[in-house]
Amino acid sequence: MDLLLDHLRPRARNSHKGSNGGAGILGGAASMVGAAFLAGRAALRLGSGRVYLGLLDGQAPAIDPLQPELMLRQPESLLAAPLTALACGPGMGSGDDAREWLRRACSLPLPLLLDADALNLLAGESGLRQEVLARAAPTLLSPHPSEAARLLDCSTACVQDDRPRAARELAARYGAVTVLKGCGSIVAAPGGEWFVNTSGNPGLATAGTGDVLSGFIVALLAQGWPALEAMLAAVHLHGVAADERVAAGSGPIGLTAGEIIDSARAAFNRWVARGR
Ligand SMILES: NC(=O)C1=CN([C@@H]2O[C@H](COP(=O)(O)OP(=O)(O)OC[C@H]3O[C@@H](n4cnc5c(N)ncnc54)[C@H](O)[C@@H]3O)[C@@H](O)[C@H]2O)[C@@H](O)CC1
Ligand SMILES: Nc1ncnc2c1ncn2[C@@H]1O[C@H](COP(=O)(O)OP(=O)(O)O)[C@@H](O)[C@H]1O
Repeated sequence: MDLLLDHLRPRARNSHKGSNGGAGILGGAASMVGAAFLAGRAALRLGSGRVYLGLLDGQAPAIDPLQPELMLRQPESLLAAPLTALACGPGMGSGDDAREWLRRACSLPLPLLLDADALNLLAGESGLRQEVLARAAPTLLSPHPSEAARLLDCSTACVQDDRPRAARELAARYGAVTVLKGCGSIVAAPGGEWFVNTSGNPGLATAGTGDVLSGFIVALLAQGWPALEAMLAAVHLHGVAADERVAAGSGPIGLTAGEIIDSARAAFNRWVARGR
């Protein structure tokens, strides 16, 4: 937690939405628009001043009726929005269009989180890896063990056999702050430092919780947090939020991804109020 203290700053009294960053989420291909919605709702509730979704599904709705604050766009206009950080992958699919948008996203001079299908596309193309390595702005990766296995070209069992080794290898190979998700998430930096997260519970083993984590990470990046600190804070907060929901009786069985978003908002505001 000491690493995070400097960044837990209260809102300035004269703050406006433009002071609090613009988070972009690129994803939401057909039948997986919900993944992008979850990430967007999470980014908004963790304080990003504006949140834009670029949805690949041409039939996607024009609005999230439960969160009309989100700005839903075509991918092209997402990439032209005033973003201060971008997350790619939640529900993105692996078609040619997804690959092309990912390449365009990698070329932007913004902190960039790659999750879910963006990781699968990255695993399948060595050219993209070179583009990621050449980025000047920070890159972050958030694989679960199967996505990590695809990136490392090994089996999921091999990743799970030595999780710190796998996380550190990914961070070094891609020059990216990496979280290897799962029970006891490992956060690793390209320089070799690594951390084990102690919060969270099996209630999180349900669809969409990774999308929510992506939203938390990109929200902190958009507000100017450095990559490693944003990753550590978001991963810890995600687990704390789930622990608090379970303590309140909403799980672990049947906890849903969307439910942890408001708990995370409350916990984050508490951290800021306490200065930690
Ligand atoms: N509401 C939605 O639209 C949702 C869409 N989603 C999207 O669905 C697409 C496919 O993602 P998936 O992650 O389901 O598919 P994957 O095939 O990448 O991974 C699922 C498999 O990974 C393995 N795995 C995951 N976590 C593990 C752990 N901790 N330990 C061991 N093995 C583990 C399991 O075998 C699991 O069945 C992505 O684009 C994703 O964003 C999901 O995020 C779920 C919600
Ligand atoms: N048993 C567990 N204990 C703690 N955290 C867990 C557990 N199972 C899953 N999680 C967390 O839940 C999230 C699941 O993410 P992911 O596998 O990407 O799901 P999805 O793709 O459905 O959104 C990760 O943050 C992971 O660390």
